[in-house]
Parts: sequence; structure tokens; C-alpha cells
Amino acid sequence: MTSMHTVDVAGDRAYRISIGPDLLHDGRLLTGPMRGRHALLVSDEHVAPLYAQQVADALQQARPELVIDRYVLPPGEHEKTLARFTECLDSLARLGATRDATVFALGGGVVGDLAGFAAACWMRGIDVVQLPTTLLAMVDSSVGGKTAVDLPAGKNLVGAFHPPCAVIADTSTLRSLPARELRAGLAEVVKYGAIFDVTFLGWLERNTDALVAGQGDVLAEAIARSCRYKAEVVARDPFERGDRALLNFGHTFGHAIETEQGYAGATGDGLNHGEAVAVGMVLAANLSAALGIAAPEDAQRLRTLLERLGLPTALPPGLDPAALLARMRLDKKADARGLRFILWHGAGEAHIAAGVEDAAVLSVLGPA
Ligand SMILES: NC(=O)c1ccc[n+]([C@@H]2O[C@H](COP(=O)([O-])OP(=O)(O)OC[C@H]3O[C@@H](n4cnc5c(N)ncnc54)[C@H](O)[C@@H]3O)[C@@H](O)[C@H]2O)c1
Ligand SMILES: O=C(O)C(=O)C[C@@H](O)[C@H](O)[C@H](O)COP(=O)(O)O
Ligand SMILES: [Zn+2]
Repeated sequence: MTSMHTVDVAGDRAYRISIGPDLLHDGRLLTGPMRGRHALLVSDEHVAPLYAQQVADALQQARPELVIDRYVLPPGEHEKTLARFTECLDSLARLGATRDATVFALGGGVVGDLAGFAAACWMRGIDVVQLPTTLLAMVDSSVGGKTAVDLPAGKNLVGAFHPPCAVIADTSTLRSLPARELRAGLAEVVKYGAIFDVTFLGWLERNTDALVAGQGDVLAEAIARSCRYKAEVVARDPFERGDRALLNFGHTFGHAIETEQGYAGATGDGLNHGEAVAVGMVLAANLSAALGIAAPEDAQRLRTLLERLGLPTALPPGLDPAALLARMRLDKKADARGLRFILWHGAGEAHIAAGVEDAAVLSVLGPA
């Protein structure tokens, strides 16, 4: 990818998503949204050695008066905790960050969610610039302002809506991304095709090999198109009171899997977020087919695409269906009346549904 794409997210707190190569060297772009002189660079132990110095240098060159510090956490979902969040706040305190300070979230969705939440809470809210370095973070987590950490009881249970003031996705960083993490990001890309646009689903089917190979121009198109779908829905429903919930397709199942496995995706003893969402989308499609809402062949089409992208599509062995169902009761779409699922009508259309019987859910999770 050689040229830069931009996607604007409209709303009370509008911001721009910039997508292109070598953007982390661009000090003017990075400092553009900054108001004060304090910058906290938050990253993880995989990403910081690769990219933190170039970001710090670019910031300092563009704005020599900046006071810059770093908070680097160990990698992995099991580190998206209140304890690491507190450490991040302690770093802001050490920096002496004033209310016009900026947090730069350099990394995948774990860093973005945690750093965004710290920015949402420090002095009741300071600016955050998202610098996503995974495909998943570029197409999904850096956009839309959902920030959070996990509890042992459930995913993203403590958090806030806090939109970034800019998203700068340097696609050159994807060159160092492990293949497994690239595939995880493709799960969320498939999600947009499944729920919003059958033509995009067809485009993904025609480009599976290029996507898995990480071919730059094809990836860039997938990122820009995904950001457009997400920008549109979060602009009209920033607080998930309506159809933003469609972005949760596959997540009621996926989050239950991640929680039940103890967030062990990074250690290889469990699924990571994108993988869990891939399995979750297949389960949600099967549930929709079982309820007569989707055609079984559409559910099979989705499963085949995810398989061709190298993603898991079946529940990992050893998970207890009743335990998964119990986990789902803390899903954020649930209300006093019970669980709500994103059901799928087949390619390009979905809706949020209450009143799905436990027996139907258990039937797609298999025998206990
Ligand atoms: N806020 C949202 O709207 C939203 C949306 C989707 C997902 N999420 C959250 O995002 C998280 C998953 O994000 P993720 O898939 O990016 O996982 P991640 O942040 O754990 O990153 C995956 C791995 O890739 C490494 N990495 C990141 N960039 C790299 C690079 N360029 N080169 C080499 N290694 C690199 C990381 O260190 C980590 O080991 C989950 O916590 C999920 O809940 C949030
Ligand atoms: O932005 C959204 O809205 C999403 O639901 C995007 C999801 O891909 C993401 O995983 C999100 O963090 C899930 O949100 P949650 O509210 O179910 O925790
Ligand atoms: Zn997700």
C-alpha cells in the first residue's frame, strides 16, 4: 500500500482515521491533535521494542517542548486487567499529566482498550490517540471509543465510552505481525461483510489467499472498507443504544469462550479474541439457522470462508455448554429480561433478538 486512506468519524467528537504506510514517522500527523505538552506512550513488550522509539522521536522532533514517558505492559489478553490499568494511571501521575495531556496507545486491541480506559478516567478524561499495530486493532478496536479491561468474571466488564481524538494506522507495522494475529483480525473483517454487506463478503471470498498472505494493497482495502462500516455505525449510535450492537455478532459466544478459557489466547492454551469471534459467528449463524432465520447454506458459507482464512470454526474441546451459558448472563447486551443475541439472516443482514430459549443456545453448543 503506498497511498493514504482517510475515514472521518462524524459526531459530537468527530475524528479522523488515517491509514497508510510509515505514518508513525510523521511527527506532524502524530502531534496534530495534541493540546498540551505531556504525552504518555502506552505499549506492550512485543510492540514497544519495535516501534516506541520511532514514535517518541517523531513526537519530540515535531514538538521539542513535549515531556514524554512510557508505560509498557506484558502482552496478552490476560494482562488487560485492573492491576495494569492502575499501573498506567500511576505512570500518568509520575509524568505529572495535566488535563490537556495525551495518551498514545501503540499496539493491538489490548493496549488500545486499556490505554483508552486510562485516558477516559485520568482527571475524568484526557485525549487518546490510537496507534493500532494489529489488523484487528486497525479494523475494529481503535475506532468507536469502546475502552475497557476484563475481570475474571467477564470480558470488558469495566470500561467507558471514550472516543479517540485521532486514529493513525501505520500499515507498515503489519509486516512484523505474526500470521496468527493477522488471521484473528480477518475474523472481525468478515464480521462486517456478514452483518452489513453481502458484496464485501463476496470480495473477501475472492481474496482469501491474498488476505492470508498479507498482500499490502488487498489488506489496505480491507482495512479502509472495514473502518468505513464501523465509522458509519458508531457515528449514528456512539453509545450502543441501537444498531451498533450488530458489531457484537458472534461476541456473546466468543466472549464466553475467552472468559471460560481464562483469557489464555496469548499462551496458546486458548483462543484469542479474533479466533473466539470466528467460532462465535459460526455458532450464532447455526443458532439463526436452528431458529429458522438463516438458511443453513448461508451458515455453511460463513463457516467455509472462515476456514479458508485459517480460523477455527468449532467450539474447542473441554468447554462445558452450561458453563458457557452461565458466562453469557454477564454479556453487556443482556438486560433484566434475559440474554439478547445478534441473529443473522444470511449474508449482509442481522438483527438483535431477545427471548431466545436457553435450549436453543445449548443445542448449538453441543451435548453437555
Ligand atoms: N474496543 C473495541 O471496540 C474492540 C474491538 C475489537 C476487539 N477489542 C479488544 O481487542 C483485543 C484484541 O486485540 P488484538 O487482536 O490486537 O490483540 P493484542 O493486542 O493482544 O495483540 C496481539 C499480539 O500481537 C502483538 N503485536 C501487536 N502488534 C504487533 C506488530 N505490529 N508486530 C508484532 N507483534 C505485534 C501483541 O504484542 C500481542 O502479542 C481484545 O481485548 C478485544 O476484546 C476491542
Ligand atoms: O465496537 C463495538 O461496538 C463492538 O462491539 C466491537 C467488538 O468487535 C469488540 O470486541 C467490542 O469490544 C465488544 O464490546 P462489548 O461491549 O461486547 O464488550
Ligand atoms: Zn470484537
